Amino acid sequence: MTQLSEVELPTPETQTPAPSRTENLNVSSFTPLPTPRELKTALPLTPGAERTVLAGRQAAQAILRGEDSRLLVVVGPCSVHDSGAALEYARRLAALRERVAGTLEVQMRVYVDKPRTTVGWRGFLMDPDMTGANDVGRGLALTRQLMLEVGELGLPVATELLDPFAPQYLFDAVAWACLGARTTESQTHRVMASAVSAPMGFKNGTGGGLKLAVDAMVAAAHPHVFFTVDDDGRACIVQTEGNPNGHIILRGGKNGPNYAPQFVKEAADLITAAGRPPAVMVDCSHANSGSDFQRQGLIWRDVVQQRLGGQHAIRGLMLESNLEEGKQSVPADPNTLKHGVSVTDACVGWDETEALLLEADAALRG
Ligand SMILES: O=C[C@H](O)[C@H](O)COP(=O)(O)O
Ligand SMILES: C=C(OP(=O)(O)O)C(=O)O
Repeated sequence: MTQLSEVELPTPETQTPAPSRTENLNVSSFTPLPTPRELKTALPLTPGAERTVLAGRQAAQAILRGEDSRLLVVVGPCSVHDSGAALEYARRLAALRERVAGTLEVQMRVYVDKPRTTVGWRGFLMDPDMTGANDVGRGLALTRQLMLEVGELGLPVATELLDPFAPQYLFDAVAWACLGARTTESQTHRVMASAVSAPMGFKNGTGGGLKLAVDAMVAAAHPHVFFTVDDDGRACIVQTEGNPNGHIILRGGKNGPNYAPQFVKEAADLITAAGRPPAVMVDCSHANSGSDFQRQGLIWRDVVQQRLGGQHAIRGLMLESNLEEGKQSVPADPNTLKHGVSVTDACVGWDETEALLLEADAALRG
């Protein structure tokens, strides 16, 4: 595996915009990035990571289409902020994945690009040093390296699609992706999703709106054109063919949780009416747990029971989990961060994660 220290990428030169009376009035600087090709040449997709991506996508697709009766489990930190801790977590999860592979297809949340309700740390991709320096070039390289290393462990990478050009740098290493609650209704994101090679989840909106997630899935399944950059960083128009492997994620909303049987049925009916296979994942965190990590286990167990009770539209579960439970604030000095504790939403710890996956495996086997 190439180490980041060996990677030679062009040093960006920050430019101040030329004076103008009509443009860049609110812009202080432009900093060029390496092109997607430069990053992928420095950190190529390794054969092991490629095998993991292909197998992970194939397994997720088969589950979503109902051809594989296992559950797709997307589990891991709310956000990555330390690639060492993320890899430690990935090694544990890769071993656990093997133990539960008869009933669960386990993929790891490698979430590096965080949507914020207002403002806050934007994630490892945008600000890898957590200093406000926003060294996005370094964030891209460190993220790509982490995704390759997770893939090398045989553990498929799952992530959120947020900043429009990030996929060109990273998504060859991604097995599953999603649009989050704050972007599912965005046309920009829906048309980007139509280009993604991996299966994609679409979350209901923060207000709880389910129809907008079904609309997003339908929109993303169609061909579109949109502005982007190619591998050489040239502005271009891409013509897409549509992503047929979409599903819905129930994450709760402003009126409370939506993992109960009537909401799952409502989602399955809406998807069927839209002419798509009724594939639903339940997110045990966010508005389903009321952001209380201690409730995630209750929701996990409830959803496993619904599936055992015959609700076959349930194809997956999402769990926010880290090495240690709870959360911490982003400190002024990143050296004082506690190891393995979330800096965004509170997560269940490793012991509970392992117990929940083993318990679901035993129940689904039974
Ligand atoms: O998943 C993480 C958060 O819920 C999401 O990024 C929003 O976070 P915020 O409300 O703290 O900004
Ligand atoms: C931001 C996330 O979730 P949501 O979009 O549901 O808030 C997430 O899963 O990290």
